[in-house]
Amino acid sequence: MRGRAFPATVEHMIDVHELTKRYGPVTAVSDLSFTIRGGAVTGFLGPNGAGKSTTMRMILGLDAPTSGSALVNGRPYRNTPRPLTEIGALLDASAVHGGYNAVTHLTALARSNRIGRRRVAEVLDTVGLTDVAHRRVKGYSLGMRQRLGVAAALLGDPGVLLFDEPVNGLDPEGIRWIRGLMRRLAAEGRTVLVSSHLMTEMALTADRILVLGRGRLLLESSIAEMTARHRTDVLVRTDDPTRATTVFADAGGQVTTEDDALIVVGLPHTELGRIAAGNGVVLTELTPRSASLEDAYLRLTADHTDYTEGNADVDSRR
Ligand SMILES: Nc1ncnc2c1ncn2[C@@H]1O[C@H](COP(=O)(O)OP(=O)(O)OP(=O)(O)O)[C@@H](O)[C@H]1O
Repeated sequence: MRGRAFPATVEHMIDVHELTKRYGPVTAVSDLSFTIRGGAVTGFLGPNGAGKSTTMRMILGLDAPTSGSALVNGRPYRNTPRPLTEIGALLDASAVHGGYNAVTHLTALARSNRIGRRRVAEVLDTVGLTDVAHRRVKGYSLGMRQRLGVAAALLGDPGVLLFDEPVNGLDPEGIRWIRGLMRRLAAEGRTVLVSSHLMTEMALTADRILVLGRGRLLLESSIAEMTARHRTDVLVRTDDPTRATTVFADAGGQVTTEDDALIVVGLPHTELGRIAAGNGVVLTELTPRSASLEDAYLRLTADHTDYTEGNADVDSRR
């Protein structure tokens, strides 16, 4: 990475407009529209078969839309003269020919896009593969292959980057590395679109999310908005729930019960401790609970999942 900053203009933009893709009777993507600009990580979320990969493939010109358009910097990928300098992608990390080493693989890619050889050494350094750059790729671990895939995506120093399920199969160190990399790329003003089927992963990485279900856009939101909407509550246990309910309600909290505990929303847990102490109420537990975005996401996509537990065996892909 060269650390150059990109201005937030219509450049470095992905523009998907009324995009539809049918494979025979299967509608993989249905009338999908969204625009993504630079400076943020956008999470592309959806259950298996939601259409994330198909959309990414159409953005990358690997699949032709049945109707609608997918533009990168205002034009279809196939009309881009040196595509790697505009958009980089990590799709399937196992796609590299195993007989190559990292240098030969990246040098061939660089040459086809008129990118100087010096850049190969730079990206190898960025992804931490310099020491193994002359080893054959077939001896690489999955994590090393992912890093090589990222190196290829970064080769042309593009303003737009797509990552399809980049943390799949990575160890915790690899996951942390890829999260940090995506955050840095976005901080430089680049457009980063990353697909995942895990809300928890996106809550840690993305600024915005697009949620797909059966090829349709179900939700577009910032992570901050989602977190605020699914606000946190506080679980309280006390010897005197009746009195506690009264004093918390008087202070503006909304109190409900859950088994033998009180659940309070509308007041921070630190405040609850103070209110209880000030009113002589003894608390035996005071636990702030963060809202589960994963639950919200699962509720949202529940009706749009092709394969639920009961009929999972119907799907030969899994
Ligand atoms: N080449 C193809 N031929 C036929 N059907 C396809 C093809 N590619 C994708 N599909 C179908 O299109 C739908 C969307 O698939 P896609 O791979 O885009 O979903 P996804 O959200 O990326 O899911 P996953 O997380 O499982 O990769 C699925 O029903 C899939 O079976």
